[in-house]
Amino acid sequence: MLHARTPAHVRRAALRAALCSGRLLRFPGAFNPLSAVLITELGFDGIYVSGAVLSADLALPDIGLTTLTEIAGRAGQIARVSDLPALVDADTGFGEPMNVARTIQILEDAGLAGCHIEDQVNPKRCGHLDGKTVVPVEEMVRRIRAAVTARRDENFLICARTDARAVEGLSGAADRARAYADAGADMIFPEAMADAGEFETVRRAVDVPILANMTEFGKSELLTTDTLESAGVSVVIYPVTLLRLAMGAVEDGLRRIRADGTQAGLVDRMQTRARLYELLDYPGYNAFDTNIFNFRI
Ligand SMILES: C[C@](O)(C(=O)O)[C@H](CC(=O)O)C(=O)O
Ligand SMILES: [Mg+2]
Repeated sequence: MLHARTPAHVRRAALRAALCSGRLLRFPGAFNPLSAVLITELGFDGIYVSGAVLSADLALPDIGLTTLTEIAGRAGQIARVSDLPALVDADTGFGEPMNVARTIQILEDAGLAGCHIEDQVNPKRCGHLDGKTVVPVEEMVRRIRAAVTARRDENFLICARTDARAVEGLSGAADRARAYADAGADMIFPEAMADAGEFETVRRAVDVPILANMTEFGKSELLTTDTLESAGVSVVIYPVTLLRLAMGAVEDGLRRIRADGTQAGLVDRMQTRARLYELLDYPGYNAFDTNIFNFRI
């Protein structure tokens, strides 16, 4: 009922422990709090909050237009409905290293378990597009140091993302991964790796966990959890998958309503009212006030 009960510091500690297990942790991207409830119920390990999804949700391109306040607000709404740890995309950290420091504290306050900060310049772009530019290693190291120094919970996970694969090649990305881990990053997100072998190369370059981004229509082969686990990856995100599925269904549905003049033919593809109410925990609210759920569905 209402919100999840596990405090953020407990979820962060649990994530740290799970990262030591050697098991691959699966973090689907929630596009709203309700989808985070479903991710939790279906037994995943954590919730990813994608910058691409949050900007698309506002009908904006993913080029760094969203603000820290918007990201922290929505990520906080998503994080609070689940007992799982939530990891948020903090893009380039929303400014200079000083801003990165503030970003970390605001995201801690919003109940997140961690975030990733990337080494792109601003305006940034999706990591699977061409034409990216990265900042010098020293500048990204300053971002990471600012983040590490600013956090008040040592278990708040600071993940450094490098977009250098497309700019400096695989060995450049591996060198940056090493520098970022040395600067204090708890995890490395090597963006736009082509295949499992590339993840393994970065994995060997550092002694912190690696995150794999299995986004569709990008530069990475869509690898199975078995393959990723064998490559030594610790966390996999499916950042935009649920939004793409939902929006695909929404568009089909709108076309059918327009063509058929009714949604009747679509009803068996819909989540039922009963299932929705189950996810929203109507029975739990009814235990509080028996007038709430005194109807049949
Ligand atoms: C992971 C990512 O940063 C995101 O915002 O979800 C995106 C995903 C995407 O655009 O497919 C990315 O830059 O890879
Ligand atoms: Mg992003």
